Amino acid sequence: MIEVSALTKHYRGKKAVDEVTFTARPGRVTGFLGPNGAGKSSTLRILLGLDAATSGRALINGKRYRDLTDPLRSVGALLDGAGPVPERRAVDHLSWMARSNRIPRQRVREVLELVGLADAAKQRVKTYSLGMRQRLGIAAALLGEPEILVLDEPVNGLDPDGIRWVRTFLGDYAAGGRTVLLSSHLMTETADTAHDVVIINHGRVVTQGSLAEVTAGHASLEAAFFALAGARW
Ligand SMILES: Nc1ncnc2c1ncn2[C@@H]1O[C@H](COP(=O)(O)OP(=O)(O)OP(=O)(O)O)[C@@H](O)[C@H]1O
Repeated sequence: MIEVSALTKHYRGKKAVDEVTFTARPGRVTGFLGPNGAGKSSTLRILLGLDAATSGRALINGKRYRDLTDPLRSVGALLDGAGPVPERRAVDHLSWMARSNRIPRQRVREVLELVGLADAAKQRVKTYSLGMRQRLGIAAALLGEPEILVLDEPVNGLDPDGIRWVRTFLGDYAAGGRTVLLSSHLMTETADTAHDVVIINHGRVVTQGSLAEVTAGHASLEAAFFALAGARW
């Protein structure tokens, strides 16, 4: 379970995140949605201990990230922009991560199979397509068999096959009773994936609830966003 309460982040006096409160529950994919600059990455960076909040809290199973005993075993993350050294072979990248987190080496083979990269494990990352890199990022997030997955824009730049793969994978992951928090600026793709949605704009939550609740009375999730936020994408 992820609990964010009254989370606020200022950058040089400007509010990037403004009193954001939401919960992402086990067994559900929660879509964290908003246009570029809405405050999604700032929220996720605080949740994952990469940045400090100005005020408020972001907790993983009731604890701050830095207080988790074995973080990779509690929460797996894929952050926009973070990636392995291009010269490295995928299997070496994952083995290094596993070793530094005391995760058995056999788990590397398992996650490569889970994401469909077993046959490309020995290729250098620089030869990977964007879709393969996203799969590798998800493999890294899965290393510790975490109960919670946090993914920042995992379908960015993916082709329809790649998007479908991520959607099915995350749905299955949550169906096993795990918590998935997925940030995106892509409404339509997320509407096909998420059970619950939290929409932010200019750092503030504009609406949240189950997909059915948020879209009630609107033609689509995108229409709901425009009606509620009154903003262009
Ligand atoms: N390190 C920083 N220093 C100053 N301002 C920042 C910093 N990081 C983010 N911001 C600002 O905070 C606001 C929210 O940015 P953030 O990256 O959290 O949004 P986002 O919803 O993730 O957008 P995107 O989809 O473009 O990544 C933006 O106005 C951004 O310019």
